[in-house]
Amino acid sequence: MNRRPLLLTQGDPSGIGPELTLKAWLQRERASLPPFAVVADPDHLGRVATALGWNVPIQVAQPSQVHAIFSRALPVLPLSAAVSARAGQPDPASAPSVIESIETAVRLVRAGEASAVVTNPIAKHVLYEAGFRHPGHTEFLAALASDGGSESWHPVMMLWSEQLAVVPVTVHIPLSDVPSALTTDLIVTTGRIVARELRERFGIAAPRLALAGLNPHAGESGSMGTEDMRVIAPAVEILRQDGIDAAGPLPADTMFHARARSRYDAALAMYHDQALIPIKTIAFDEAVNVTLGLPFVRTSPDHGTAFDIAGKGIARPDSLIAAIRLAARLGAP
Ligand SMILES: NC(=O)C1=CN([C@@H]2O[C@H](COP(=O)(O)OP(=O)(O)OC[C@H]3O[C@@H](n4cnc5c(N)ncnc54)[C@H](O)[C@@H]3O)[C@@H](O)[C@H]2O)C=CC1
Ligand SMILES: NCC(=O)COP(=O)(O)O
Repeated sequence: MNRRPLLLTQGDPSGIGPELTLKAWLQRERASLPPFAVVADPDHLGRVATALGWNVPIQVAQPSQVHAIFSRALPVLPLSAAVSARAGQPDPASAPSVIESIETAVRLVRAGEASAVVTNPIAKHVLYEAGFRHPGHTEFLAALASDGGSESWHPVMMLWSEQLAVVPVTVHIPLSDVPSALTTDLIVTTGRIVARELRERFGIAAPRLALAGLNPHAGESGSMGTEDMRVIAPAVEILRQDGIDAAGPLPADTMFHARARSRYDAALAMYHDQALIPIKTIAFDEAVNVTLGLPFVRTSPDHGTAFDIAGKGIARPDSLIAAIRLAARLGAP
């Protein structure tokens, strides 16, 4: 078992992250969860627990104390300022606490004091209103990994479940920008990172990648769009020359049914919804968002902040629990 604890981030304090963290701790024995702490405001978490009528003892801790505390209290690494957020009412004033929590968790993992980061959901538009310049966690984590140095990291988003793993090659950009953002280089770089990490972190000796086409019927020989032939097919060829088992471009509409899924270990989709619709349809409660290409492990639930149900105590902790489990499996011992 990892001796270093996992660190959960606070996420948006007006979303479901705080109550999911409390629920995950309450289910720690039933779900056989490894010790974790959350980087948050202990008083805010205490108020969330009280409002829901949940008995969760909360204890301020250092990473080295988490193992000793975890069985009897939820260990919390405190933020520098109080959090006054209200459930279901997103507020850009929470942004500094959201960012500090992520930065602290990454710093401690990089310093070897924790084994991996599990992020609770953030609402991107709320952070943007407060001046946050990164599209999401994925890119922010890569910037933190570089830490202003010369080494740069190419982060890759993968949504993983036992039934299906998907990778959106382009992520949080408007659909109209996808064709111009999609390059052979980007697809090859993404495919190489996915193949390497499936081998090294997930233990798949010879990963099989399936690359989706962009257009209907993967372009129907160029009559329904040319990106499939011009941009994606050359990427598949380069990946194959690298010795990677890559297939495609495949018509995206027929690559996610059960028989098709048995032919590959990860599907590379060309845009966000092409990847996330199938996995959230098949495995919404179990899927985990894992960032590949970083010098540390980061996982996250597949869902967002769910402001519509925050504070009601009805949000399901399954995906966060799956994210904690996967982080423990992949993280540094
Ligand atoms: N990793 C992250 O930080 C992510 C953040 N987001 C952010 O979340 C915000 C809201 O996004 P939406 O598209 O509305 O997606 P969402 O996942 O927050 O909610 C979609 C629907 O699923 C339900 N839902 C979500 N999680 C649930 C859970 N654990 N148990 C029960 N029901 C659940 C919600 O109540 C809602 O009806 C956005 O601002 C987005 O940026 C979205 C995805 C991932
Ligand atoms: N739709 C997935 C998502 O929004 C997660 O983004 P990130 O915050 O993990 O980069």
